[in-house]
Amino acid sequence: MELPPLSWGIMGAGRVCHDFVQALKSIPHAAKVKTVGCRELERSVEFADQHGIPNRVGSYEDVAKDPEVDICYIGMLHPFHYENAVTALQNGKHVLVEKPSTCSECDTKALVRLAQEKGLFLMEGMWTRFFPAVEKAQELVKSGTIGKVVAVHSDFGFNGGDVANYPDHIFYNLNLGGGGLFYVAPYPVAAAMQFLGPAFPSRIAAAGVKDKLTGVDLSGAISLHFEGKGIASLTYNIEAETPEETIIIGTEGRIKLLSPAHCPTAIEVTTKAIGRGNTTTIRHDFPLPDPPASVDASGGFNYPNSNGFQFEAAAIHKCIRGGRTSSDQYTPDEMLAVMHVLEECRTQLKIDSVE
Ligand SMILES: NC(=O)C1=CN([C@@H]2O[C@H](COP(=O)(O)OP(=O)(O)OC[C@H]3O[C@@H](n4cnc5c(N)ncnc54)[C@H](OP(=O)(O)O)[C@@H]3O)[C@@H](O)[C@H]2O)C=CC1
Ligand SMILES: O=C1OC[C@@H](O)[C@H](O)[C@H]1O
Repeated sequence: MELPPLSWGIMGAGRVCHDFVQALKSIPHAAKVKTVGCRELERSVEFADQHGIPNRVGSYEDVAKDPEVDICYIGMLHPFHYENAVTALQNGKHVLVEKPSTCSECDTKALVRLAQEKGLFLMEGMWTRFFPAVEKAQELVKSGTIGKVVAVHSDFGFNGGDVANYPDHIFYNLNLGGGGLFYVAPYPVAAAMQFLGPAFPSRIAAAGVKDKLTGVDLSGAISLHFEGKGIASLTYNIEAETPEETIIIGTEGRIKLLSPAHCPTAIEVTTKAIGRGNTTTIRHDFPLPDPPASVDASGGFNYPNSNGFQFEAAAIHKCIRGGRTSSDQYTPDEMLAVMHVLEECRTQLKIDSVE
């Protein structure tokens, strides 16, 4: 039986909101965008006209109050995620909040609690989990193809200077959530959690390089220990393009999520026979579907592989129409554990102060 599509309300008219709306155009059976609202009505109107969105409003709150909206996409900068996700939930809307879920463990906990009280769906936008390549990796790990997982290596880094004027861009603005920890590190941390969690790591150690002028963290290395399970070695930065791979290492082999590992379309599965170096590697490809012509006509995408947002949105449609308030592919417990790690790293790196 065909389940009716979800009506989305988009909070924000920035780059990721544009990409998300573009990706929804591939799944009209599961999603339609009803409303967009940002801080200035004029820009909401421009965004709505660009994407053919019927309702346009002049504030985030008015998106939450629109009776035609089922679910709000919280797509503005992360320091504003918490208050707007609360407004959406208080107005009876399901919520998909972009990464990082909030800027503190306490706020993420409060969000999870509120969604549970209200019986509403809540998820952080960890879209990586819904890529077919990652689903395949998860399935192979579950079926024991690489034995027992003992370690995860994951990194993500890009040269922020390619797109951002130093020091004026948001990347370098502490008050607006700048720095690599919140922009980039959620992905490697969530990768570790997927294959070694969901329990909180028993040890967390972070080292990083802070920018002297702005105080934001330019790079970081995070080591995690998961009691009785294994270790994760994670790196991130906003100054250089890294290989951006995630490697899940097991006693009988390993799986590599190929670059860009936060939104991958291919994996390599290496299995071993007896003896060191005696391995076989097979590659599996999961190309992204082509977007409809209307997507090119309305500006394409800003970020790599953004058409993959459709996988996340299609999964949310199934969850909500199936009466669920969370997804097994990225649970509230994992969202909390990721924020726990980010907050501990933030403390260790002393990110609140400009030295
Ligand atoms: N999942 C993914 O692949 C991606 C996720 N993200 C996440 O999405 C969020 C937005 O990123 P992105 O779209 O790239 O950002 P942009 O710089 O393109 O847009 C900024 C967004 O933040 C809003 N905003 C609210 N208050 C302020 C303020 N005081 N100053 C500036 N902007 C403000 C803007 O709102 P308005 O429109 O109302 O002006 C706009 O929606 C971040 O939390 C980021 O981590 C980003 C990129 C990709
Ligand atoms: O989540 C993200 O944040 C930073 C972006 O540059 C990246 O492409 C995106 O997916």
